[in-house]
Amino acid sequence: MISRVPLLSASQCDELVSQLSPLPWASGLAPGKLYRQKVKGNEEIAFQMGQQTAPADALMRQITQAIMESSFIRTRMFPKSLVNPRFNRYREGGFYGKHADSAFLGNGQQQVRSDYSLTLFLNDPDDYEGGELELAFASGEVMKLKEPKGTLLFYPSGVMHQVLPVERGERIAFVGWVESHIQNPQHRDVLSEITKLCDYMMDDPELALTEHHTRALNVKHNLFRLWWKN
Ligand SMILES: O=C(O)CCC(=O)C(=O)O
Ligand SMILES: [Fe+2]
Repeated sequence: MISRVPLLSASQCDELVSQLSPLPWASGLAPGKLYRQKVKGNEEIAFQMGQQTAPADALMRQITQAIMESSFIRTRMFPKSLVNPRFNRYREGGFYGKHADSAFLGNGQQQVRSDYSLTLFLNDPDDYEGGELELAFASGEVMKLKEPKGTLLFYPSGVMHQVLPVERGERIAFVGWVESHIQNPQHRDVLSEITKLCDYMMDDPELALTEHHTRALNVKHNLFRLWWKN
């Protein structure tokens, strides 16, 4: 299952892109990992903790904060942490071939499980041809996605995917990975639904804090007790 969240306005995206464009972009190929040439043909600015890419770090922090604070995301994905934020740029010919994201990301103490992969589109589909994010689900379903700027797309990290070659223009995106407090996706859906139910009841003066509502709240809290992992 994928989710789309409008996260940034068009003008916020334009501003971001104008700040990012002049920064030094590195080849997406990590040194010593030339085997990745087979799949990776893009450029990136990764989070460097205050080295020469510090301006990009500040932008990545702002985006990460907006994602972690979004109520849509908090009540559906129960995010614990977002790791390996980076900006990806695909110029003409740029691509990222079919691959599987690693189950564990981050470094040393901060190793986290990737439950969701995310792409925040920073420029519009009209700005480039090709460059679709293609998701190939285990069911056989294939989705080709190109979202308007400012839209954040979440997809399960276990889905094979690729970015098809850009044939004209360039595609700029922010990407990152989220570990959820709730490991099982079905549990996440149940918790999201019961949270919605309790919220609806709270907003209805006839139902708020009735016996029905209180029992629904009890079930909700007990399910969180069962499934929440810090
Ligand atoms: O650029 C994108 O939208 C996805 C990039 C990607 O799949 C990755 O960095 O693992
Ligand atoms: Fe990926």
